[in-house]
Amino acid sequence: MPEPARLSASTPSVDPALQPRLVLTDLDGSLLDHHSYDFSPAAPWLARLKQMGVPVVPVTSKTRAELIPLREALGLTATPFIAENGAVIGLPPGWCHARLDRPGSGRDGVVIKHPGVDIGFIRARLKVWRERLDIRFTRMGEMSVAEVMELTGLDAVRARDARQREGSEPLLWEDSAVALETFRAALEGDGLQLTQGGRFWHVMGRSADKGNAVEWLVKRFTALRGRMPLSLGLGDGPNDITMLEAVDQAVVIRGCHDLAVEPRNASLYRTDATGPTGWSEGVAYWWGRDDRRLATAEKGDAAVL
Ligand SMILES: O=C(O)[C@@H](COP(=O)(O)O)O[C@H]1O[C@H](CO)[C@@H](O)[C@H](O)[C@H]1O
Repeated sequence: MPEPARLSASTPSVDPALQPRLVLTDLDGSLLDHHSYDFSPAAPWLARLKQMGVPVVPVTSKTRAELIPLREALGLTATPFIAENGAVIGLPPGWCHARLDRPGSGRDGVVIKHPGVDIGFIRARLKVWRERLDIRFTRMGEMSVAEVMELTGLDAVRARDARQREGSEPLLWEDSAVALETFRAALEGDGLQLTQGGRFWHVMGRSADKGNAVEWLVKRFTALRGRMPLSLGLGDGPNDITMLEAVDQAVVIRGCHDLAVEPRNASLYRTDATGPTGWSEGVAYWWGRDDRRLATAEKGDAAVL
């Protein structure tokens, strides 16, 4: 899959009432509670967006295997998903392009794209750099299911699904901040990058971050519908920054961690609440803002008439 060119974060100003919408959302710590993975505080907004025909796209470092039951539970089986921080993109039939995609042979006819590099290469390079640089970390693939459960609070089935990586490897960093920068530079030489989630560091291909995947999906939307969507992105972690810089309207959800999340996006709202309550706060902020703007414009029109 060719690497998409960076789009500008700001679209030309089009009346939001006329422009189709697209919501792109992180999962852990955003749509899902960081600790319990509950999403019920966001359910009313999810239902409302579905009713309005606004696609809600999960953009997560979770795996494709983890997303199968989650998309069902969230009612998002008809929308695409971005998994493993952008290394895996899933397109349901309604998002496939007659000329560009072979019909999906997987579950529900979903077509899978792999914009990054293979997990085998990532694991081989991690082994090389650990020995050569004498650095300490533990890869998720080296952890037992019980250890993943202990670290994440996931149950056994979900912890097993989290270990089924295709294009990114989470790891626990157990060395100094200086060693981390040496490691980062070594990975860059291999065409790999490091990003940080709420719990783990993640290694994946240079072109496979959340921002690149979101830009690719926005282009796909535009190619299918003939109109560029107004995109709203929501996230709580450093691995969400590229996504929050690629969308028109961004929401930084207050994290359950001390990690800095400073995306360069002029249209940015920071929530007071954490997790799915913060998620609803962020969606309501942007929807309310556009509704108020439209109401004012309508009043203005009426005055002119
Ligand atoms: O690094 C982390 O904290 C999270 C981040 O996930 P998001 O990108 O916030 O959905 O992802 C890892 O841990 C999850 C459990 O908390 C696992 O479900 C994911 O597979 C793993 O990548």
